[in-house]
Amino acid sequence: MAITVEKKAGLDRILTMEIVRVTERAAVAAARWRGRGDERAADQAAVDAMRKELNRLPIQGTVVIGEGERDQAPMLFIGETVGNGAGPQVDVALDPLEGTTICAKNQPNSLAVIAIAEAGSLLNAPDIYMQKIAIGPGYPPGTVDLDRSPAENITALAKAKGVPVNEITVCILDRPRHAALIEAVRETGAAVRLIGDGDVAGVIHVANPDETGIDIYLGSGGAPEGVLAAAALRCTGGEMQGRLMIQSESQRARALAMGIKDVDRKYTHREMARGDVLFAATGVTDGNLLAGVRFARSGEITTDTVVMRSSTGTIRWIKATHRDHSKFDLPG
Ligand SMILES: O=P(O)(O)OC[C@H]1O[C@](O)(COP(=O)(O)O)[C@@H](O)[C@@H]1O
Ligand SMILES: [Mn+2]
Repeated sequence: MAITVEKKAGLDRILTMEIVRVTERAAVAAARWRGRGDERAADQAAVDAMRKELNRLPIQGTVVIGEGERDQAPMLFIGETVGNGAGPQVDVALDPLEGTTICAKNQPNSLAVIAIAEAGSLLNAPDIYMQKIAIGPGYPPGTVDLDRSPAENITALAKAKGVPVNEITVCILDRPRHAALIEAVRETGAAVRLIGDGDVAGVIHVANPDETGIDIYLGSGGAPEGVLAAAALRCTGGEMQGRLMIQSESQRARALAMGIKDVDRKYTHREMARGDVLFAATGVTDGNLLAGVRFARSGEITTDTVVMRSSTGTIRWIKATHRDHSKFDLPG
């Protein structure tokens, strides 16, 4: 019997539940490699697992943020077509293991991450650095701005929050390039939470300051991670701005070739991830918002996922117990 494939416009709400499987599966595969010091193996396991599940999704997807350009990445490369073809045309941004080093060292906040949006609505960011600033929801528009100094932003944020500056905590990637930034922040009296890696989690944490203790994210990190974080903030609320840090003519050429018209411009999170956006992240290692994958003695596997949609603002926390391991391709 011939099967007619319906081509729908827009995102189907069923995808919100379906993408959970994609990050769950990648997270379980990566979690097997936690603490083993092998970043490559952990990443590869996550990539393989994510790709298999992604190809079952009812979408006609194009990877716009992925494992790299086609010549560097055999799988989930930028431009790869994913999904089973029976569904809407969508952009897919993914990081099967965000924080490979964190996972290899078994430290907090490594995630399996995906974002899906209508075709053409995610910024096709090249793998270069992006300057970022992000705060949570509930502040007046324009409270912070990438073009203001750290002191100006922190003072304005404290005022808007109604607390003294020394009650503000700023999340920053622990890198030598951030030495001056860290100093400037500390001079204001604010506290700094230094993270070793994982700024997708770092940015998302600003959306829940009461739980994570983080009020604002500052500094530079990967541009692909910036787009993923922007997709998440579209769903949680909050404000984010990013600007590509073009450090050579070849990077400029790459950004232009990827279709970014104004490569020097400041982008808001709404411009980096437009329209209706779905976002899911599953914890690989334990983190501030999501628990890592658990392998119980009984054989059960437990995963912790957050999945959200921008058009509805619904945020679901899905703790799943998996009894059937056949889908995870685990040894033994
Ligand atoms: O380590 P760098 O060069 O400062 O890059 C920062 C980027 O690396 C990460 O910490 C981890 O990236 P991976 O997922 O590639 O391991 C990102 O979260 C961040 O955006
Ligand atoms: Mn990453």
